Amino acid sequence: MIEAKNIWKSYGDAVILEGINITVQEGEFVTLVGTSGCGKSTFLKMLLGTESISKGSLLLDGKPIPSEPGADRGIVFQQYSVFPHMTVLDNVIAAKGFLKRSLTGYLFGKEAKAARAEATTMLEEVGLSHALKRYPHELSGGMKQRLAIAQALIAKPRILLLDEPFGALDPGIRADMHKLVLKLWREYKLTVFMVTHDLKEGFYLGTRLWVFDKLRIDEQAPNAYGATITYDLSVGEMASDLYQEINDKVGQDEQEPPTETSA
Ligand SMILES: Nc1ncnc2c1ncn2[C@@H]1O[C@H](COP(=O)(O)OP(=O)(O)OP(=O)(O)O)[C@@H](O)[C@H]1O
Repeated sequence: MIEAKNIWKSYGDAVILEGINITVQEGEFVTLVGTSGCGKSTFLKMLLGTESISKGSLLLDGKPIPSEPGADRGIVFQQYSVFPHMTVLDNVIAAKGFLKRSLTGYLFGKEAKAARAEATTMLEEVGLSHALKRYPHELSGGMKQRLAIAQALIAKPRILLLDEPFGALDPGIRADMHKLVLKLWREYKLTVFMVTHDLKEGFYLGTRLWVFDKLRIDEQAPNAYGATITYDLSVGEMASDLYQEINDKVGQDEQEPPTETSA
């Protein structure tokens, strides 16, 4: 369904990504780990369509990924990306793009009712039905991310891109968010790509884990080479020594291999 063929990405003289070749089937949950600045978010933005590809091709169902975001791809960032002046419910209605159709900024009649009903259902799905009338500044970090997820899913995307969505949340809240994401992934049959700094989170949530790293390094010219996918693992294949090796590479300080899997 998604195919990357020899993808390269440079910013000016700096090579960020090189030689990426992957195929991802519908319904996979791919987690992306790697050192800071190695190009994980850049790769996600290529999938979203907001970042160009310097060389190679990125195909969705055999066709180049459009060079702008579309309803088939939703994204949630680490930084809260909700509209501060709108209620929770209006945030989701706005994300669907309903409001754009009205000159006055408001919807009327059947269309407004349908939009409201759909947004309300989506907010129930993410556990925010008690907060429809609240404003973002009245929400906790976890609630804001629930709202961002509802905004991303209201357009019924096939692909959900998550860029460290839980990085700013406390561990207990993160565990709740993990349950939510796994539930939505199954329920909506999504294909998920999620960047995380937390290797355990990557193993727990993903069906497949990618490690981004540089294979070639020139001390004299640190920008000469980019990162590529050095490990492409099905979750469950993990041996503890390999876990430790990856852990050392991506700069995590956790020592224990994960015991849970999402299977
Ligand atoms: N628009 C841009 N122009 C120039 N350089 C950029 C641009 N966007 C990203 N970069 C550079 O590309 C590299 C990869 O950035 P990216 O955000 O993809 O890394 P990352 O792996 O997601 O990092 P982190 O884990 O810290 O979020 C970095 O060196 C960054 O400074």
